[in-house]
Amino acid sequence: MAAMTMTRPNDPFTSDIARFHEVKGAKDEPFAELTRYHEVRGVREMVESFRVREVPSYYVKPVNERRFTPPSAAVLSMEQQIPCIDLEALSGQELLSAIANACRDWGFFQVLNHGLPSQLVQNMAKQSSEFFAQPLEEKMKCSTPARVSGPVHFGGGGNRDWRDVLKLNCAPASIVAKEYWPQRPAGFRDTMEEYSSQQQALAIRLLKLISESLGLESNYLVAACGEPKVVMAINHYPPCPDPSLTMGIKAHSDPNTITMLLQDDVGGLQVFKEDRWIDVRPLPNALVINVGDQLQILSNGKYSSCLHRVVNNNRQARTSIATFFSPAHACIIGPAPGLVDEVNPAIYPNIVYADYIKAFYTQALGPNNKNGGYLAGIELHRRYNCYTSSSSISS
Ligand SMILES: O=C(O)CCC(=O)C(=O)O
Ligand SMILES: [Fe+2]
Repeated sequence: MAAMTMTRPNDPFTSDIARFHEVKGAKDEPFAELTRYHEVRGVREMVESFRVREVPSYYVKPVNERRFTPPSAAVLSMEQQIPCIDLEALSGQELLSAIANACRDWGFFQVLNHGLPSQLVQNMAKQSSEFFAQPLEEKMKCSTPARVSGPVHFGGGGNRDWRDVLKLNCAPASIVAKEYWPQRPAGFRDTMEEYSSQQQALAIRLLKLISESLGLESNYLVAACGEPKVVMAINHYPPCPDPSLTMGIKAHSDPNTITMLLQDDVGGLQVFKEDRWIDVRPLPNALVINVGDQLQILSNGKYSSCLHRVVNNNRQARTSIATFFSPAHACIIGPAPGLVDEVNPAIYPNIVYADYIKAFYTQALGPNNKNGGYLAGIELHRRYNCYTSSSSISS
């Protein structure tokens, strides 16, 4: 009965909600209904509507995907951190060397003095977490009818992770649907617009520096990506009753070229290095930058797209804003000719980016993935030298 009082009249998911309530606490929740519920409404709504006090089995990860599973359970000592590069303090060869070392040894680094106005960054962080605290109806206004594959989508994140997400296409203009961008909290849409254009400028600046750090012509990597696709994902990780059972984002590498992330001060992002998970400690005013699979391929393996994940906590919601900079889907990506010679043969074949993405999502993140998502796309890329067709997909 309590379930019915908590549902809304004319709610298309009334039966899902009632059913979930009925079976809440039971060992096996109905998979299809919770999938639909999760995709459309997300984790926060479930926790709040049903006053969830224990993790529904739907969100319980297999033991080998959990946070404390040996052999890679330990988080390295507090001194061990991804590099932090101050873009104002360093210049010239010193800056290029710092970038080269970070991309080669870690695939992850933080940047300080990145040039984004601090007021803009603060507004973006504040309004993003305010967005997720709004009533469900307000958040659901941001989904297009195409839902997950549409240009703007709010809902639960993939893989039954303990995460909600607002995903927005930001470029090129032909795939942007500003009319679905959030109107509340007040000013958020304008903030997002400005933030996304500043992020795109920063991506280009970083890719130029990264090209130079590889000894390539400054514009090489930008040109190699054609008319880039830029997607922003605002992730929200509600507190979880038992974070040892769940994952905020399961271990993965990013399939795109470069990712820029603004995280709040809660923490939870971890990178995998030498068989250990290492916390990426939040630094005030910093952005976290990571090498994606396409940069690993373009650099002919000189730079690494690093496995990373987000762990949940039981204290506090965490919000992060990821900007993914990708090649155009029709782009053919392969090792830069300037990095290939007799001593250093190409270790990856050329591939149409759309085909890479298709393989990544079906193989790496699909329900039957066998390798935990770890550079699965790159492995496929290595194995098959025969991608010829370009398919049209939205991610
Ligand atoms: O929330 C984070 O810290 C990381 C998110 C992430 O890895 C992703 O969106 O691909
Ligand atoms: Fe990621």
